[in-house]
Formats: sequence, structure tokens, C-alpha cells
Amino acid sequence: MSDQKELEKELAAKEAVKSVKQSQIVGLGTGSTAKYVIIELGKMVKDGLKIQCIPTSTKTAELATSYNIPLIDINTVNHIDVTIDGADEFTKEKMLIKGGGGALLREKIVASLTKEEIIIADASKKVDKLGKFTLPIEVIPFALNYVQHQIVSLQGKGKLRMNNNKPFLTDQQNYIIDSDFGLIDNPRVLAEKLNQIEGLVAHGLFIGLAARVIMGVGDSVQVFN
Ligand SMILES: O=C(CO)[C@H](O)[C@H](O)COP(=O)(O)O
Repeated sequence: MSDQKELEKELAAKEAVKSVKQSQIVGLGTGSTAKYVIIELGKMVKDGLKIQCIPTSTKTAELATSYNIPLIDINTVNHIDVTIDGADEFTKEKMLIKGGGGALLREKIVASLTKEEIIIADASKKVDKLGKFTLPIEVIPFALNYVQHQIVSLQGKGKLRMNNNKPFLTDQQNYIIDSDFGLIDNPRVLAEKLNQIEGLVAHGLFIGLAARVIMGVGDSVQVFN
């Protein structure tokens, strides 16, 4: 990973944490960009910020705990004030592909409960059309073959994500099918079609969920509202 990309991620994270206020419930994203948010919030908590956080993965929970960031159970809240998460691709309309790190299901649930979902990214994540990054689709193992056929019937090519010669398992013990639909002309329509498939528990198209995208670019940030 280039130093420039890391700097852009860090700048975006530093800008995003300015939205976190005293006593808020905060969703914590997953991935190498969201990591910078955890580092910043760790410093802010040390300096007296009182927040309660909801992690989107076990990995994020572990990282947050290592920075003494207080965590709470998502089932104890009815809303989340602000969530800061990364993305694999985004457009200027704030449509996203997420799930490269395999946390898409929890990330989508957290985003759905969130009043202000802030996405942070380095400049390489901005695209005119989604779909160069293969779309992660989380599926219950029982439905793997069925969902793979449904992806083909939608003109996609799905590949089961592997880890050490075994299927990659999500935090929910599901599989991921990384799916190539080419450049996606209408993400909303594809999302609706995928939502109809039984056994498919989440796909990485996040549409209408992000309130803002903060992109690090060079030594500054650009915000998409
Ligand atoms: O959706 C995600 C994890 O499920 C991540 O936000 C996405 O993969 C971006 O990760 P990174 O910041 O490491 O590039």
C-alpha cells in the first residue's frame, strides 16, 4: 500500500471524526481505512470523549477494545447517531460497493440504523460507474449453489471467496460470492433483483445509505454531500 493512499485514508478519517460528539452512539466500520477512525477515536476517548460504540465486525471489536473504546450490544439501541466506515468503490452520487473485507452484512445493518452514515476513502476508490470491484454477496452455505445460478441468470459471474483452501467464513459463518456484473449501469435495479433471491443475506451495493463521502486526495479532503 502506497504511503500516499495511507495518508489520504488518515486525512479522511481525521475529518470524519469531527462529526462525533459527546454522548453519541457511534458505529465503527471495518477495514484498513476505518482503522484510522478507531485510532483517532481512541485518542479522543483518552482525552475525555464519552461515546458508546457498535463495531461492524469481530476484528473491529478487537481493535476498538485495544484502544479502550467502549462497546455496546447493537440489540440495546434503536438508533446509531453516526457511523464512519470505508468502501471499496463509490460514485459522486454516494452509491457504494462494500464488503471487500467480508463485513457487509453487519455494515449494512449498522448503516440502516444510523442517522448519519459517513464513508471515508482514499482517492483510488472513486469511480464513475460501480462494478470494476467485484460485488461481494453473502450467502448462507445451504443456498450456495442456488444463489450462484441466480447470479448467472442476472448475467453475473460469481466466485466463492476462499481462505487457506477453504471457503472464507463471515462473522455469521456465511460464505461470500465475489460477483462480476461488469460495469453496473443501474445499481438500484441490480440491488432490487438481488434482494429477491432466497438464501442471499446481503450484497455489497449500498444505495441511499451514505449521507456523506469524505475522500482524502493528495494532502486535503473532498466531501461529497
Ligand atoms: O466494506 C468493507 C469491509 O467489509 C470495507 O469498508 C471495504 O472493504 C474497504 O476496506 P479498506 O478500507 O481496507 O479498503
